[in-house]
Amino acid sequence: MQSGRILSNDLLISGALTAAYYIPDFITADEESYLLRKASIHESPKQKWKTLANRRLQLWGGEILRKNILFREEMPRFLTPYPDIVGRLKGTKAFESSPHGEPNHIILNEYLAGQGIMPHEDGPSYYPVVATLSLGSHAVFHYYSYSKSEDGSMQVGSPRPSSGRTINPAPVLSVFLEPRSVIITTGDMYTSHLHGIDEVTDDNFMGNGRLRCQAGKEVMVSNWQAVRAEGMRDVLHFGGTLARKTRFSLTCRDVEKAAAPLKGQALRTSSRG
Ligand SMILES: O=C(O)CCC(=O)C(=O)O
Ligand SMILES: [Fe+2]
Repeated sequence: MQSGRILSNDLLISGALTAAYYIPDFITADEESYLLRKASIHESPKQKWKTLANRRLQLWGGEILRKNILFREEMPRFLTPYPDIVGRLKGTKAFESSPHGEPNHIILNEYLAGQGIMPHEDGPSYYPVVATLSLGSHAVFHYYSYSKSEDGSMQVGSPRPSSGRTINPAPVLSVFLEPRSVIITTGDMYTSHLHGIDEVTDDNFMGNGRLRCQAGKEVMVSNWQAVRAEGMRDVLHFGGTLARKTRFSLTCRDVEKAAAPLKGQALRTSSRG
């Protein structure tokens, strides 16, 4: 993906190959409330909450079963046609080269204050583009690289264990995720980096976009000058604490290998593949 081929208000926050794009206000406040309502009351036998050690999630679009194949299910109506998250993401052109030209699989993650996700890679089931929409709370998204030497690095567990490689604890990129924003991760940032969210109840900012991390180290938030949400912009500029609230995120990806829907289920989403 090249700069300029996605939404005009995009922000490229890393180099061309190691790309991450931040898009504020991807949805309106009304759409956010609608999605939060739908997400929390949405109940269907196939799409129930799955509880993990440190968060809950729901899968939409189907489940990835053996051999990295997605057994497709219809997307719920609140992802398409209204507010049409799928169509809007397609409009960013981020999925232009992906097998189906749009995300076909969406994970809804729920994080309570103090919950996060350890540094991990998303792995080879997906085309290497992921778009993550934040709802309900801010978070800080860190990207990490693997380190070649043992010096100054730490061993970090991963949802996709990566052969015991060590991870450099200093993030290569840190992005503030406003509610209603989308972060798109692609290129090297997808294929050879990790990403994670610290398990904290508060984020402490020192002014001019500096964040004091868990280990006491300071990192720069790359997009601090682009943040405009009320009550957040000033904290990033002048310092202060932002309490995490319950955050829902929609992690949207294109599973390369997708099988027909299970019997009796129609699909509204189109497929080029
Ligand atoms: O919830 C997020 O913002 C990130 C989720 C994530 O990285 C994942 O589901 O793989
Ligand atoms: Fe991830």
